[in-house]
Parts: sequence; structure tokens; C-alpha cells
Amino acid sequence: MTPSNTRDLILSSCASVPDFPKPGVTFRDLTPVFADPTAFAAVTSALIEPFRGGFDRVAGIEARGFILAAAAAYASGTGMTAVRKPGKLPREVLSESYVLEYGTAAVEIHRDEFPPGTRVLLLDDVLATGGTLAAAVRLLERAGAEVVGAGVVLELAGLGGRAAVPASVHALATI
Ligand SMILES: O=P(O)(O)OC[C@H]1O[C@H](OP(=O)(O)OP(=O)(O)O)[C@H](O)[C@@H]1O
Ligand SMILES: Nc1ncnc2[nH]cnc12
Repeated sequence: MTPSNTRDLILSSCASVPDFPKPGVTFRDLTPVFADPTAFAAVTSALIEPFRGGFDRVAGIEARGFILAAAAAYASGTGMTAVRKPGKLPREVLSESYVLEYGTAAVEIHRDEFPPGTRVLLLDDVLATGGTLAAAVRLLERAGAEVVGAGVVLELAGLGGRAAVPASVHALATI
């Protein structure tokens, strides 16, 4: 499938939900993209394509990033790392905080997650302010990984998120 066909499929399948999770926010729900076999396969291939052969591991951000990272790791013959919300991992962790509209959040991985020199492709479903993806890049680099790029299915333009992320960002569609 061509990049523009993939983009059109994402935009036509994505559900826009007004006032979720709070008034004034239009939530972009990509679960219909994951549920459609053609769209899910196209999205998985397109996320891998710009970085093909250049990564050893795919990292996905909890929760919807897990779905994409698992599929991309399987399709590329690599492994997967789960970038988790706090308090979920059982062994010693590295933690990276970031600022939300109200308060802070954090992401975590195990301290010994990566052999030296591991090249990581980082995936998530949506890029909004970029705070989550930026924190995940910092976290992976602190753990010794080389972040070769970050892929997202949908970039919400106008929030400046791309500029906040200290990595090359590849978005399959922009809204
Ligand atoms: O660019 P940002 O402003 O940081 O927002 C993007 C993040 O927000 C959503 O996750 P959410 O926090 O809703 O978690 P979930 O995947 O567990 O639902 C999305 O999946 C990204 O991870
Ligand atoms: N509007 C939005 N839709 C989906 N995920 C998001 N994460 C942050 N903002 C979002």
C-alpha cells in the first residue's frame, strides 16, 4: 500500500470523540485502525519502513503503543520493550518524569533492559504535545540505547509536539 493510501485509511478509520477524557479535548481513537486487518498490516509495515534494517529492538509506550510495537517487532524479526507507566515493573527501574497540563506523569523501564549499543525504534499511537514521546526518548538513552527514530500513527498538528521530541519523528498521518 502507498503512503498516501495508508494515510487515507488511517484518517477514515480513526474515530474522533468530542469532550473525552475532559471537556474541550477531541480524543483521536485509533482502535478501529487496529481492528481492521488491512489497516493494521499497512500501519505496521509503514512504521517499520523508514528504519528497516536499522534497529534491533522496538519500544512501545503503554498502553496503545504496546499494540504497535509488538506487531512491528514480530514483523521485523526483532524484540519488544515495554515502556511502562510507574509502579508496574518488578525489578530495578529507570524513571523519567514529564509535565502534563495538570501535574506530572512518568515512564519506566528496567535498568538492565538494553545490551550496550542497542538500536531502538520507539513507537506510539498518537503524538500530541510530545511530552510522552520526549520522556521515553530520554529514558531509553539513559538506559544506553540508541534511539534511531520515533514512529507514530497520528500526529496532532498545531500542538508543537514534534519539536519537543529529541529524535527523528515519522508520522503516518497528520490531523
Ligand atoms: O504527546 P502527548 O501529549 O504526551 O500525548 C500522547 C500520549 O497520550 C496518549 O496516551 P495516554 O496517556 O492517553 O495513555 P494510554 O495509551 O494508556 O491510554 C497517547 O497514546 C500517547 O502516549
Ligand atoms: N487528543 C488526543 N487523542 C488521543 N490521544 C491523545 N493523547 C493526548 N491527546 C490526545
